[in-house]
Amino acid sequence: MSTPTPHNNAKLGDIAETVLLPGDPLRAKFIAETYLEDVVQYNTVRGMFGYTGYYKGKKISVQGSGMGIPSIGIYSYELIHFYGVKNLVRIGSAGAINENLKPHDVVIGMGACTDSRYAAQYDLPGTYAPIASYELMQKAIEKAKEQGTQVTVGNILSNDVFYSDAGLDNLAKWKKMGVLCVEMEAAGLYMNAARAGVNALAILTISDCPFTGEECSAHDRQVAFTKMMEIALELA
Ligand SMILES: O=P(O)(O)O[C@H]1O[C@H](CO)[C@@H](O)[C@H]1O
Ligand SMILES: O=c1cc[nH]c(=O)[nH]1
Repeated sequence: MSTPTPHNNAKLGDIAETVLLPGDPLRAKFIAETYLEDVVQYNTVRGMFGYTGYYKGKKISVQGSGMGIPSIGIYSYELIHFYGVKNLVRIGSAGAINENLKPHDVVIGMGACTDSRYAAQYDLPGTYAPIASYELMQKAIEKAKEQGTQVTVGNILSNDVFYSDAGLDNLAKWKKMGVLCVEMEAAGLYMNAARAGVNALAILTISDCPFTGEECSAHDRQVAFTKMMEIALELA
């Protein structure tokens, strides 16, 4: 596989083995500017910014992934197969499904249900269950504890539809199955990682509660979700 790719102008070697993947490229910029030393911006294609730098002396990259499984599917596939990335950590916003979750709470996606057809490409004789890397998940839980950040760990939903004709009806059905929150990428990331034999994890911050109407601003989604960022940065 050759680099640069159609979506990333990094050269082989420009990207670290561990990459944080916020959906929002401006969240990637914020992380690079706030936390990393000796930062180099390696990607600007489509405004989907990517940076490599050092956090506490360890090389780490942060790459915008865009919204939805098709988008993170492209970025994560290229990171894995073209750039040799081994650890992919999504850091995203999510809507609460579980009534105990409130804005700014942190959730770790042990498993990711989905209504996406992404798994159809594998032609499996059944339903695939996308799960996080146990190793990354265990380390993230440990780091959260050290940092004094409470995390809720469990099953999440990667939905294809943000504005659904079904309103809250579909979320209510996932709620009955104990699903904690809804976002739009983790299941695709977990599948790409599983297929390639590398590690993936999704750490999320609750940005809104669809059942109650509570919500954070777009500015908060970009820069205020620092607890999940600080857990993820420790995974390098
Ligand atoms: O904040 P990010 O990481 O983009 O994640 C969530 O926000 C977007 C929807 O607003 C979707 O990408 C969803 O997964
Ligand atoms: O995908 C998402 C992300 C945040 N909030 C939602 O309701 N859905």
